[in-house]
Amino acid sequence: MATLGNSTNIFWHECPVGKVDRQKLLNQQGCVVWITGLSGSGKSTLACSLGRELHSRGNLSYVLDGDNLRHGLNKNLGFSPEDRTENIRRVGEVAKLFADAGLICIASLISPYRKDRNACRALLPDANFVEVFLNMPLELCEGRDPKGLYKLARAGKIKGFTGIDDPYEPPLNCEIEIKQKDGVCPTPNEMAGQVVSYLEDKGFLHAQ
Ligand SMILES: Nc1ncnc2c1ncn2[C@@H]1O[C@H](COP(=O)(O)OS(=O)(=O)O)[C@@H](OP(=O)(O)O)[C@H]1O
Ligand SMILES: Nc1ncnc2c1ncn2[C@@H]1O[C@H](COP(=O)(O)OP(=O)(O)O)[C@@H](O)[C@H]1O
Repeated sequence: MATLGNSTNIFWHECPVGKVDRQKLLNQQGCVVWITGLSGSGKSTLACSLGRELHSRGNLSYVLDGDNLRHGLNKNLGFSPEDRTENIRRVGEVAKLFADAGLICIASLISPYRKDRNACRALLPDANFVEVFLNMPLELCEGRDPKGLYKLARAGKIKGFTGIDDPYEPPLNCEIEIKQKDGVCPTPNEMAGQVVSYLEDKGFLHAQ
């Protein structure tokens, strides 16, 4: 019996089929690939490209994209610091469940605050949380501006926009950093390739 958060008299129920069994079935190891970066840095593009590449290799993954989750699970949250923290907390918990299911869970959210990303990391064994920093300069992201949001933020029509009048705290110790080389951004396939190589090296793409 336990008291957790606001719940009392709750019990953990163990099922006979566990993570190890599911991983054997899937021939892979569950983990979370957490993609963080500014709006327009390419998070969704990388998430989709990575998902496609893993699928073609026979690995099961699922994308949790910040924008998409705000249409459902997180539709009651805005962009205040408290709401962003709750947004990341919920997605971290869902990602943990997907990893426990044996999937390669790809979470792509701005997740601008270091402490929130670190709290998600702390939910899993450290090696199972792969933080990918899409380190693209603000000028590049703002130049892309596919949704016109930077323009609105610069005009003062959106308040608290990340990188403009709300902070983005870059990771200090991420597993993977993706950045421009000689002023050129890697292609979506190259970005996905960098992550796949890491996952392959660490053994996630095969059963233990
Ligand atoms: N104020 C403000 N700041 C940043 N982003 C904003 C804001 N308002 C709306 N949007 C749009 O919301 C998308 C980011 O959602 P996230 O859930 O990833 O954000 S966060 O992690 O909670 O900070 C983000 O999507 P991406 O451009 O794909 O990153 C924006 O389209
Ligand atoms: N590696 C890349 N090379 C060129 N353009 C890219 C690349 N990644 C993303 N883009 C483009 O940049 C824009 C923003 O990408 P998106 O994935 O939506 O970013 P985010 O999810 O971080 O907001 C889109 O128009 C996308 O096509």
